[in-house]
Formats: sequence, C-alpha cells, structure tokens
Amino acid sequence: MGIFDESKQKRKQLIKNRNILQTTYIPDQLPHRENEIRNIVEIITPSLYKNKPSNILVTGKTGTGKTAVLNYIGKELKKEDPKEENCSFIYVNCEIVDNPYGILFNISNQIIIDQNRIPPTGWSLDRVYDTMISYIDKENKVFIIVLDEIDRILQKNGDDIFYFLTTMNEILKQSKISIIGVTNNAKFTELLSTKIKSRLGEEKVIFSPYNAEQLQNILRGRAELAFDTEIIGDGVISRCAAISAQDSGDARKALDLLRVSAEIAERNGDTSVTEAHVIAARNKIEIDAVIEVIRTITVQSKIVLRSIIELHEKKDIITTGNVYSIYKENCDILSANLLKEKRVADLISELDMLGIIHARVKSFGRNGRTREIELNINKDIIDFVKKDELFEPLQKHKSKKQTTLWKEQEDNKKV
Ligand SMILES: Nc1ncnc2c1ncn2[C@@H]1O[C@H](COP(=O)(O)OP(=O)(O)OP(=O)(O)O)[C@@H](O)[C@H]1O
Repeated sequence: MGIFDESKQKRKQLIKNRNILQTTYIPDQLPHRENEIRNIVEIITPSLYKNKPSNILVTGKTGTGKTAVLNYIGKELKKEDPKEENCSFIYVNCEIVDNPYGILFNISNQIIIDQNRIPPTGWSLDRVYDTMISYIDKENKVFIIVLDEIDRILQKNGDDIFYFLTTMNEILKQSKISIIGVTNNAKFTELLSTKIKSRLGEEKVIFSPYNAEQLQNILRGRAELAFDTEIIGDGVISRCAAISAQDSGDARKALDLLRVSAEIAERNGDTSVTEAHVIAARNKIEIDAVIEVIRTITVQSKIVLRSIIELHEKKDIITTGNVYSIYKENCDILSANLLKEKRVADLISELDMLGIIHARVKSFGRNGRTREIELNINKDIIDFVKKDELFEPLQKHKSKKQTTLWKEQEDNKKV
C-alpha cells in the first residue's frame, strides 16, 4: 500500500473549485462595494477621453476589498478601451517591489515590450527617471498607475518616488499620469511631507470594514461557485461571517475560515461542512498565527519563553526573578550568550506585547515590585515551542536529570 492511499481513501473532495476560495481570485461581483466602485469610476472616467484624472488615495483596513475593487475596475476599463488607445491601467504591488528602481522598472515593463526596456538593475536612478518619462510621453495617453500597499515604499525608501511620480505631469508634454495609492495604514498621510500629501490625496476614498451581514453575502457568493449546494451545512456561512465581523470585518479572514473549515471536513472524510468544522478551523487559524509569530522571535526570546513554559509546567509562580534563574540555567545548557537581567526583562515585555504572555506588575510592600507572568498560549503552541530543535540539548539534559532523580528515589526505597 502506498503512503498516500489511506489519506486518499479517507478524504472526500468537498471543494469543487479551490481557486475561487483563494484570496488572489478576483470575483466578477463585489457586493457592498458599489459606492466605492462608483466613486473611483467617476474620478477616473476622464482618462477614457485622454484627460488626466485626479490622483486618489484609497484607504481602509485589511481585507476590505481595496485590491479586488481596483483590479475589477482595471478589467472594466480595459473593456471600455480594449486597444488602450486613450488610457492604460498599470498595477504595482509595492509589497513585492518596494524600492524606487524596482517600481519604475515594473511600470516600464508594463509599457514597453521591446529590448529598449529599463534593465532590472544597473542604471542610475536619474537615467531611469529620464527614460521612463520618454517612454510614457511617446505613448500619448493617460496612465493610471495603482501603487498597492504604497506605505511599504515609504517605510523603506522615503517619499522621493512619490515626488517624482506626482510631478511627472509637469514634464510630460503628450501623456499624463494619475496615481492611485492604496494603503491599509490609516496614518499613512501623516507620514508624508505636506507637498506630497496634497498631491497624492487629491481625492480620497475610504473602505470601511464589512459587518456580519455583508460578509455573509460575500461568502455566499463565493461558496455558490466553490461548492455544490448540499455541501455547506446550515449556519456555516453565518458562523464564519459572525466570527470575522467580530474580529475585524476582514473578508480575507472570512474566506480563509470557510476554506480551512472545508479542508478540515475533507481531511476527516466528512460529507459536508458543519459549524463544528468552523470552530475547529478558527482554532487552527489562531494557533497557526501565533506559531508564525513565535517563529520570528529571536533565539534569546525563545529561551526566555521556554523558561517561562518550564515554570508554568511546574505550576510555580512566574516572576521576572525566577524566569531569570531558569533562563540562566538554560543558557548554560544551551551554551547561549547570557543576557543581563534588565535585557531579559525587556524581552519579557516584548513577549507581553506580542500577546504570548500576560505580565502584571505586583507590589510586595517593602520588598519592592516584580512582574507576575502568565502564559497566554495553549498546549499545542507550548508543544511547538518545546519541540524547537534549538532546545534539543535542553530536552536531553532534563530527561537525564529526571532519570537520575527516579533512580535515586528507587535506591532510597530499597534502603
Ligand atoms: N465585496 C467583496 N465581494 C467579494 N469578495 C470580496 C469583497 N471584498 C473583498 N473580497 C475578497 O476578500 C479578499 C481580500 O480582499 P482584498 O485583497 O481586496 O482586500 P484589501 O482591502 O486589498 O486588503 P489588504 O489591505 O490587506 O491588501 C479577496 O479574496 C477578495 O476577493
């Protein structure tokens, strides 16, 4: 029997079209975004007559449909002007390309398809700017350039590129460009210089989080395409929508919850998706998210966390002081650098900020103050931390110590 056979036999194929549930899928219908679509369309319609639309800043929390709406509008614009004689729609994801050179290279690649393209590296930025201007001007039309996740550029490279792009129209003779910046950072504009702020945000469109009812409609639309009707049990959609609305009104999370619920049902060999699968999916997603955070913390923070777990398992009171004692022992066994107590206290605060632990300041009268710590992760996550290969020497050392202890107890009994 092959290693896949058992899993293949048990598994039921419940998702008819997996692609529909992926967050990269662009639906043809975007319920509850009609107003935002209308607003943006009204602003950019002049481009169809070769007139420059205002720049737009689109803001809204994550998963509120900003990218989906803009891609949808891009597709519809292409239908209006299929040969792109008057306007072209260019989309750049600044999470992937976050430096000025990369952005201009990416834009130019979508305009010029011959060997005169800007090379991926090697030119000075001034040469890239000049070449880009000549490319654009030759086309004699309007370019709508969407910079999605625009805040990523600012974080890493400042706002020079925005200055260049928003002042380009002053140099262009025939073509025009219009920028649509998209961000989920509500404070983005506060980080821009006044000049750029007013240029980029000539028009503003805000996407608000979805409520439970809206999420239900969105999920229902996607579920109709992804599943056969009898697969989704009563209450599944409303449960997914209620959980996600309570969390953040994020459609991506709601879709993930539905997809993971169906995947759990498939793995269990069940014939439909039920509310119990949704609860299991929520737990799994929560655990995965915390594990993802723990993966990114430093080795020293992991040793501190491991020390807290040890105290938690011994049911000891956990204070900054006794965490430090165990941490010292663990650093010794792991041959890791030993940090000062103050630094370890900072790492404890960081774990607190990440929500992995809760630390409360406790006063002990004249004996001063300390922090009492509680673990805020469940058994699955504790096991994940303990199984980190970093802690292998610790595991071996502790089980050797335990064996010696048992042996001593046995010997004492014999005596
Ligand atoms: N009104 C809607 N109808 C159908 N699907 C939607 C709707 N709004 C969002 N979605 C879906 O939710 C997911 C997340 O949407 P999208 O990526 O557009 O969010 P976003 O606001 O750009 O998020 P982020 O700021 O994190 O990039 C996508 O799969 C998208 O298709």
